[in-house]
Amino acid sequence: MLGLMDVFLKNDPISLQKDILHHVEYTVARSRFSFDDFEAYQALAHSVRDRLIERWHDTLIHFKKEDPKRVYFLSLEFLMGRSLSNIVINLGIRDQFADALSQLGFDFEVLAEQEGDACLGNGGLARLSACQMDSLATLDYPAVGYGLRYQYGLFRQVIVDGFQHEQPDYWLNFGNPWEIERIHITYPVKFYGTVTDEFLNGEKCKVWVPGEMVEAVAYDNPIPGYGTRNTINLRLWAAKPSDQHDMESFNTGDYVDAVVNRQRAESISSILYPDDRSYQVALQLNDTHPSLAIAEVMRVLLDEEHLSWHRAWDIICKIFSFTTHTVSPEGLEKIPVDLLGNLLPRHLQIIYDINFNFVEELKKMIGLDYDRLTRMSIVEEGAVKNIRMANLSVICSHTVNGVSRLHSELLRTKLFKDFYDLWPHKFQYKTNGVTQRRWIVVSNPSLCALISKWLGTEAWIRDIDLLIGLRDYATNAELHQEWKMVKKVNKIRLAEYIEAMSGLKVSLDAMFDVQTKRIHEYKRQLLNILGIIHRYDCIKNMDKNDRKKVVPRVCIIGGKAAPGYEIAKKVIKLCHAVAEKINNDNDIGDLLKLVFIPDYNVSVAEMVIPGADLSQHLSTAGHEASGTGSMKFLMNGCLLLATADGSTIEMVEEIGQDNVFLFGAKAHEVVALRKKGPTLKVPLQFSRVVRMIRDGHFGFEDYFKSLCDKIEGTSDYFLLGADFMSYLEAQAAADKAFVDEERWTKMSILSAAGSGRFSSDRTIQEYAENTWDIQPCRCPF
Ligand SMILES: CCc1ccc([C@H](C)CC(=O)N[C@@H]2O[C@H](CO)[C@@H](O)[C@H](O)[C@H]2O)cc1
Repeated sequence: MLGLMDVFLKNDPISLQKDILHHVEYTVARSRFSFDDFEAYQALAHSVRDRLIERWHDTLIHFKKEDPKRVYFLSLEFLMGRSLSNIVINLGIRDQFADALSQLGFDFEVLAEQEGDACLGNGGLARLSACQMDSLATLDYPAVGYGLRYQYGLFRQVIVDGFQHEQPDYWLNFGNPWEIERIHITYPVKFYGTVTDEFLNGEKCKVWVPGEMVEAVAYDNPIPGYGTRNTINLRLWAAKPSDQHDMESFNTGDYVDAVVNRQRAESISSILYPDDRSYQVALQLNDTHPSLAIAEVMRVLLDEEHLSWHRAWDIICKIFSFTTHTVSPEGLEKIPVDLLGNLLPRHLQIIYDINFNFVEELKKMIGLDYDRLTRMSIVEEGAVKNIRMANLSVICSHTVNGVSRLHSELLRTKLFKDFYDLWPHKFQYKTNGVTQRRWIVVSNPSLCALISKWLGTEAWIRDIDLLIGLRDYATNAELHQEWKMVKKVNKIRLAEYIEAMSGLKVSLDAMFDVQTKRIHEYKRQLLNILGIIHRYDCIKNMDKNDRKKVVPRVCIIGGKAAPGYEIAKKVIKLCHAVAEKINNDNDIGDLLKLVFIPDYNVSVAEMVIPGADLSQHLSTAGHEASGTGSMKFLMNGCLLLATADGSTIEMVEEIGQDNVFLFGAKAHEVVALRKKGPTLKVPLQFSRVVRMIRDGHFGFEDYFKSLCDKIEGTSDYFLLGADFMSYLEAQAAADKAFVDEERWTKMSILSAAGSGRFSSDRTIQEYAENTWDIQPCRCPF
């Protein structure tokens, strides 16, 4: 197994200690006799990085030799979180490093905590990109991730008196050992300026003389696979001031020569397609955010490669594929024509030309159906003319997919109906997935060991379908014992974090009920809070006897609200106001606690998810494109209380209806319910809890008024009232199941056993086979 062995660097304890102390002295530049945990972390990180770089080079050399078709994954967001633990586990050298460190007097986990999260993204889409990079590497696919190296990560959420405050995330302040600055890999990126028609070697062509230029510099982040030597690249671009200061002085002549020189430098065409049979690259658009890449590749092919429009267009349509993560029309990106015309005049021209040809073609196919032509045009007419980036992406891509089966159905029947009716062959679905390396092996080592013990192999870490084997032991008493112990260990860790963070002591016997995701009206954190108020109110009105039957709950909510999203920020405040009331009500004691976990990010998720008994996914059906948090909870044996939305429907099919607490209107019922609006009967229990908020039971009644107004009467767009009773029934069913430990543990084991399909390995395999047409290219040595 030389392949996995590091060639130059040895992994025996002595070699590792030497390497770590070498980096303390020469990289971190601290005396090897006195350095603190953070410096030890930095030295450790550099020792690991050395082993990463070796495999990375070998992989790139192998790819160069084999020259396989590659996929370029373009995403504006990658939520990587911490890297150290994930990397040493994927390289298979965690234990060796842990031993070496303990002999130096350091604890691996303590040092791992020193690392800050790389938070280069918002939520689901961003973390999905990171999970997919891990699967692309592990499955040996020749892939490169492309993104931006933001100076600041996603804001830090600081809660003051229950209100969210945003703090800048200076994630690069202490350096980043996991990136390599490629000072020699730079590209001039042009903005503004004018486009003129010129004659070059007797040929008419467009010359764009920019008004401004910045230099894009590459930062490479090696991404190792698990159980393979393959280590692929995540290239993040940073913008640096260009040395070409005043463009004015740049006369057209010089500029044209410069273009010619650079042209000579890199004939991109030699990369794009060696011959016109097979295209050597696949470019994946992770939502519309990177879709300007279409116009940029077209510009290079036309203006720098001087291909005919037809040839260039042919290439575009064969190399681009597009994934949308959005359900609602208002989530689709539009760029004002003026803005784009000013910023990128040549790109706007090209988009107009693409649209002109498309509309001409369309007329031939559908005739002069102006409504449809207007809906399908890339250019949205109106007071402010806009470029519809989704239409551009669908028109220019050979494959378009949603991120769950229901989502893709909604794309076909609603969001992209016009395009589906025209090109049904383009539309596919690729249900999302998450990587079991980070979401079990890294974040839940005790569960990882337990699964390997009962399956008698660790092969499931690369081949998660093996997890199904746990079904055979779903009622095995011994496994039940050990399974409950693992959950207890993780609940203790979570309880300690909650106490450290909020001073609140929570009971381990209580059900840990978790809802952690971005705060958004369609995700209905408010429904959860109304359910908690109802539970509190019921307990308050119970006599001693009935209280004995109450299932103690620790309700945990966490998530960031977009800074400008007022309603979402009010939900966070309401959560704190209700918690204040309940947690300080000695009459209630441990029967009910509510905790808001601040600054929810990847590392916090790695600690919360393993400790959860129940997780809630309450989106109004038809609004969550997929959901991926639910998949992580499922893999960790946490039961789901959810609506039949996004990928949850497919999870129910995998693990069985009896192992999920489903509730609420189905996606196809929502439309009708909305139409009913004012005639919809609102349950008393619902009006009562809203009344309690309005009457100031939790204070701030004026501040919460708009929140209450939004969920009462016809404005209850997300149907909290309509789903309330069904929600309470599901909660009661969860209580009933929880007190039956035997049954709950069986449901928990069956949840994990049936979670294999929701590995990002399966998702990536489907993209590779059905969209990108790429094959694994495993590094032989
Ligand atoms: C331009 C601002 C912006 C930024 C990000 C986004 C993302 C598309 C939002 C997002 O993260 N969507 C989530 O993507 C997940 C991964 O596919 C899905 O599981 C979630 O259902 C979806 O909400 C929209 C708009």
